[in-house]
Amino acid sequence: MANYFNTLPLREKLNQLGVAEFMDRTEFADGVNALKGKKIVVVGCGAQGLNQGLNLRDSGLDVSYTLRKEAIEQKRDSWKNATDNNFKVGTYEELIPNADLVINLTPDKQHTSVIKAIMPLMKQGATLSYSHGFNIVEEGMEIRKDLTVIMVAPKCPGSEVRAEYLRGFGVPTLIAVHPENDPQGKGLVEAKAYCVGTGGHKAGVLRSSFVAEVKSDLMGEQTILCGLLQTGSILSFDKMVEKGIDPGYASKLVQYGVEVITEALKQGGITAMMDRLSNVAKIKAFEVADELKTIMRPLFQKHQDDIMSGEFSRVMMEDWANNDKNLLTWRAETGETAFEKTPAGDVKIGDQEYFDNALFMVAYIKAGVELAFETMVEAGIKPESAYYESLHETPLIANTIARKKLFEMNRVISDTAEYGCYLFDHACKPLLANFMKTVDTDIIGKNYNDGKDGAVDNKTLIAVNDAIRTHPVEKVGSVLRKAMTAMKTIKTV
Ligand SMILES: NC(=O)C1=CN([C@@H]2O[C@H](COP(=O)(O)OP(=O)(O)OC[C@H]3O[C@@H](n4cnc5c(N)ncnc54)[C@H](OP(=O)(O)O)[C@@H]3O)[C@@H](O)[C@H]2O)C=CC1
Ligand SMILES: CC(=O)[C@](C)(O)C(=O)O
Ligand SMILES: [Mg+2]
Ligand SMILES: [Mg+2]
Repeated sequence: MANYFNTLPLREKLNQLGVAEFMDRTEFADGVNALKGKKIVVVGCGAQGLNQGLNLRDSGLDVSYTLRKEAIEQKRDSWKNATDNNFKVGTYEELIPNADLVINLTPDKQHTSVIKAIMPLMKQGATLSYSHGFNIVEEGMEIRKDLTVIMVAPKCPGSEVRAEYLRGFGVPTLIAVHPENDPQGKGLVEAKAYCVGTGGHKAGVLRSSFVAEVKSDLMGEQTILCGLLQTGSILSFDKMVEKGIDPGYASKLVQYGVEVITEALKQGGITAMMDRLSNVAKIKAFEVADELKTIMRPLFQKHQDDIMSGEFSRVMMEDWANNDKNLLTWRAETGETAFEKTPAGDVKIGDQEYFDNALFMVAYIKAGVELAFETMVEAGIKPESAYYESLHETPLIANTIARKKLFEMNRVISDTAEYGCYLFDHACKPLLANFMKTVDTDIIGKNYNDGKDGAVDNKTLIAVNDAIRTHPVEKVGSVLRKAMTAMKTIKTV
């Protein structure tokens, strides 16, 4: 098998990379009907598998799980996830032959072996679905020509796919039909019904492509969503402790601050997040973010370049072949960081304090969201896709950090995302080393407004506000958020 993207002529590369059409809510008027009464069999019951299956069943669909034999025999967590939630569970041989829709939600590294095992069992004309394009695009997996191949990719960790559904909302989702596998022309209808079943149509859906999804998803997760949130959390905590701030306070400010700060981002974009700062703090955060963007831009571009060329996938698949040696080593190292090992202190931190005392966090989040968006768009990814992947998903990842720090984030996201997160973190920390020497507690740990009279230069403030509001991510974001009429405010600490 060869990287599918790299086999395409440039014209077709750009064509498939550029598919990202926002779908009007009326396009989902038929709800789940196209899949009503159909046998839906999910392969794997992990972060996406369990949570998507719960949503699909609650939406009135017939869902069961097929697990590898050892998972059933050993009653592994996946078996417990499915049976504790009263789903029917069976082996591939028992369930795949009667399935109308097989949803592959196993880890990317297992896709080739899983597809080779289940494809011969799939009935003529059935449909195979993925939630990430890696196997098709990066590995070039070829699927039996009578089968329809679709993708329904939530731009969100599995846990939040369920949490937003239970709030009566959903998560932005990319749907796609593989151009090499749509023999009956039913792919889009089934992908739409599946998307409605997960609740994604309430948050916003892009008709995308396997190429556009994978090249944007890998970039978002490696940089702003997981990589920079990891690097920023660790650097913020270490700086506060180095400067004598109580470790318990520092731990709580970072663990919960990222959720409180990015909740403003989710509701009103970077503008709303920055507006939570005083004028004098906003100008400082703007300046810090600008400096961070200058330092980190080459790293963001390298990640996008390596994703586009297939170099990232090649390097990660070497680790797969080496039994995940690097992934497991880096996971253990992260668990040993002081931030991870210091419990959040039993100290009261008010909502506004998370902004006033963590201006540096606001700054790196602004820098990361804008950089990820800018880098994706300049690489040919459409603004709508880049928005969902950079800005909207950041608070959803932050929710996992608020629950149980980087451990929870790296547990819930895919192994693919986790691997890319560590690659970024290892490169970003040394890149920011000199900058961090200039950082003091005025921008992380203490109230930046202390001792200041709040006066600012009018022209400077006007220019800063204008620059924030006119960034392209704000323009596309204000349009896409208007479609999120069912978005709920989450209760942060
Ligand atoms: N995690 C996330 O939030 C997101 C993930 N995705 C995509 O969703 C897909 C699933 O990812 P995710 O939910 O994170 O995966 P998880 O690692 O959470 O779950 C994987 C599931 O597959 C099973 N599994 C593992 N190895 C094998 C194997 N060799 N054969 C059969 N089953 C196996 C596991 O059960 P057991 O080991 O017990 O057999 C488990 O049930 C991936 O393509 C990912 O890129 C997309 C968006 C977000
Ligand atoms: C949660 C999600 O969208 C990620 C980060 O892309 C993933 O877990 O692969
Ligand atoms: Mg993703
Ligand atoms: Mg991903």
